[in-house]
Amino acid sequence: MKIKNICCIGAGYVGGPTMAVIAQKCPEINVTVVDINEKRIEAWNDKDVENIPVYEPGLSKVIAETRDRNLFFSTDIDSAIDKADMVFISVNTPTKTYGIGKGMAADLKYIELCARQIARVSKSDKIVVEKSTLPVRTAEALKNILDNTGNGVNYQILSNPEFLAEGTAVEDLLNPDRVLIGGDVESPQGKEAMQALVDVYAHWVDKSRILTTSVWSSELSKLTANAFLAQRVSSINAMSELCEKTGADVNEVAKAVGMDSRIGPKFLKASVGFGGSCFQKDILNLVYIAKSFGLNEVADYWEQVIIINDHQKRRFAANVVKTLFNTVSGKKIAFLGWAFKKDTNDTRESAAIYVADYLLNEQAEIVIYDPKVKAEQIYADLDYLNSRPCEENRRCVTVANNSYTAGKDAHAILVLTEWDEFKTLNWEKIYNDMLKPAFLFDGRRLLERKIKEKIGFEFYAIGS
Ligand SMILES: NC(=O)C1=CN([C@@H]2O[C@H](COP(=O)(O)OP(=O)(O)OC[C@H]3O[C@@H](n4cnc5c(N)ncnc54)[C@H](O)[C@@H]3O)[C@@H](O)[C@H]2O)C=CC1
Ligand SMILES: O=C(O)[C@H]1O[C@H](OP(=O)(O)OP(=O)(O)OC[C@H]2O[C@@H](n3ccc(=O)[nH]c3=O)[C@H](O)[C@@H]2O)[C@H](O)[C@@H](O)[C@@H]1O
Repeated sequence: MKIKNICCIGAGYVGGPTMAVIAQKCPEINVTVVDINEKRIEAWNDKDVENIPVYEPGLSKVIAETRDRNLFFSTDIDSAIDKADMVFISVNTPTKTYGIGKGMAADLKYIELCARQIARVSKSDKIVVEKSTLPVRTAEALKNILDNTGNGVNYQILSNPEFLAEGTAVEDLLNPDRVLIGGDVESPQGKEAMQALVDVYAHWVDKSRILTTSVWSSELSKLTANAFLAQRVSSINAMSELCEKTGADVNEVAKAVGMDSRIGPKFLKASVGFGGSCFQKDILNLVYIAKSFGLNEVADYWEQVIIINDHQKRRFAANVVKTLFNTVSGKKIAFLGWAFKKDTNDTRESAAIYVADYLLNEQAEIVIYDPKVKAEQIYADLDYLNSRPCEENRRCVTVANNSYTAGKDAHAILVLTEWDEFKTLNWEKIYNDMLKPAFLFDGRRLLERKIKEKIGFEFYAIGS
């Protein structure tokens, strides 16, 4: 079976880049990405490709090549579903904020809405692909809705979780470590659907890297991968605190440990805490699933990853207060970076948000500069926490358009995102323009201690 038309519901950080790469590599397939968010679709269709809503290195080039050739962005969801032989669901699956499982379980209401819409609209057989990260056994619920509310057409449900990381999305999509496809391995129709998706990826991914499994293994592998990755960050961050107490250096420890081929060097960078829309959400979801099966020890084990991460953000902020003579009240504190990692404009669950909230509670005045994050996003992130009236966030937080303005007259500078440009700033100039003693807190192990101390900074870095 050859796929001719793909529809992807959800034009976000996953739907946009993933479909752009499929369109680039499969010129004979028409790919339509749809969303209920009109502004987002408008931005994807912006004449100037630099204005697309997701910032990712290399993405605007792929969009320029494919858009209006075989890649389309639209709000006409019904007609895109109707035309498609394969429908990807790539909508958000945030942590529930209400009812049973509040604060832990994944909120599947957007997924269910998609399933109901597909069922209502479809007049021909479809392969429905779970691209969103979902609790294990969600496919069962999807199938139930599709089969019982549909127009009698046949559906095959596949799980095809996405492993791209933001900031390297295009590179990850072009050269994935693996592509995972879960499906009904027992039936000929299931196998045919899986093969159809394998054939899409085989346009550019070596077949040895395309794994096929049962749906349940595929769904659970995604949660497991994110849990393992986040666990590594929490493991090294736990060690960073011990390093600070003992005189060991976490970078040296990470290097020594990572050279063991069984452990490996990647994902061992100590930081102010992991952020991003997924690690926390997916682990909470895993914890919830474990608890719902009565596996309390399993749940507690994974929950500890989140506990350490929250601790890391809090202790970084607390150390700033302690170092600044136990008060930051009325003091100007400059933040370099707001995104949850470099090379993305995404701020969801960024550690910077929580550090800011902590310092605002201590009455600090914060000035923020991030190369890719807009002021409205920063205020929205702070308002979302509901810690204080929105006007107060606007009064106590200002947004600068470069690092030098941010640092001027500051008591302290906090490096919160590892943007490359922060490495090559004129740090002498920044030092001269700050109040003295000039404190510099490196939450990303981005800067050289010796050089900064020579300039005159009082320098603090995670894990040393
Ligand atoms: N952000 C990332 O790096 C990764 C995310 N994921 C997973 O992919 C999924 C999507 O994540 P993101 O793209 O980051 O989310 P996002 O929030 O950027 O995008 C989701 C989009 O879906 C749209 N949407 C929601 N309900 C809809 C509906 N009924 N009809 C049409 N559009 C609808 C929203 O308006 C939004 O634009 C999540 O499950 C996430 O866990 C997986 C791997 C990487
Ligand atoms: O499901 C998802 O959403 C994705 O989650 C992560 O990708 P992402 O969150 O985009 O970015 P990462 O590079 O994993 O970084 C996550 C956070 O951990 C932090 N981190 C990462 C690595 C490290 O060594 N130290 C560290 O503090 C980063 O700064 C960032 O805040 C996974 O890496 C992807 O494989 C997965 O697809």
